[in-house]
Amino acid sequence: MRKNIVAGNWKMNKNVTEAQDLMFQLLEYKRNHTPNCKVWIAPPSLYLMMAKDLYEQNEIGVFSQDMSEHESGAYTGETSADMLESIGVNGSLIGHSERRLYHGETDSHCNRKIKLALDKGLTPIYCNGETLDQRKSGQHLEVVKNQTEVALFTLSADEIKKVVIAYEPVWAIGTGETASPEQAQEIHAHIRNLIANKYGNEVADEISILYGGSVKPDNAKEIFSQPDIDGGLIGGAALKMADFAQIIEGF
Ligand SMILES: O=C(CO)COP(=O)(O)O
Repeated sequence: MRKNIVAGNWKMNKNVTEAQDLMFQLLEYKRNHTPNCKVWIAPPSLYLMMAKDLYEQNEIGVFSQDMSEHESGAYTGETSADMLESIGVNGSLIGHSERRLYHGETDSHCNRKIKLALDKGLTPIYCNGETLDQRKSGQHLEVVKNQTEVALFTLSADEIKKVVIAYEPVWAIGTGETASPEQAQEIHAHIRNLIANKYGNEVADEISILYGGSVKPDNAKEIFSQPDIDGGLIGGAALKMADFAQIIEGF
């Protein structure tokens, strides 16, 4: 069964006091509301243990923003799937466009990371999406197809069912420009079809596909109402509890 999910990617924001404040606000919100979706956050890795301690009883999923493609060893600055699993983290974002842009990540890296995450029982949130140039030249369907195939199609049916996908058109991230609900729906249906063709409808229907890119309180409901959109990966608007709450209530 596809799950509805609203996940907040905090990116590189907030010092420890600010992070703790926002985590407490989310905890308070969760105690007083029963959302119609899963609520997950991906804070900076420095704060993952704090989040896990705080949310142990409260069904708020805690995700890292990235993880290493290596199991362990001399990889300065990296965090392994095993480390994440050992502190009880639920999973990791993988292949966010900012990792691709600033750190040269490719879908082959994503493929290795996704496998390592799954081996440790972590949920990968695999991010993909086209750039503005690719959209303008009409290549977006092909780009997303290639990304999806390289990153995911070496997985078994049982493995791919455990992956969450986040379609995040690069041109809509942090720009205030959102894909229209129809544009997003087109790509979400496309991704689901690709999976259905390779693994069958039953598998495709199990996979939650989130939309990310300037989701705000005033557009969340319409985006989430699209048939193949199962939630959102929220950047800027996840940093203010009032905005994040309104987005959660888009379900
Ligand atoms: O990159 C995103 C989430 O991962 C989206 O960021 P914005 O919501 O700030 O556009």
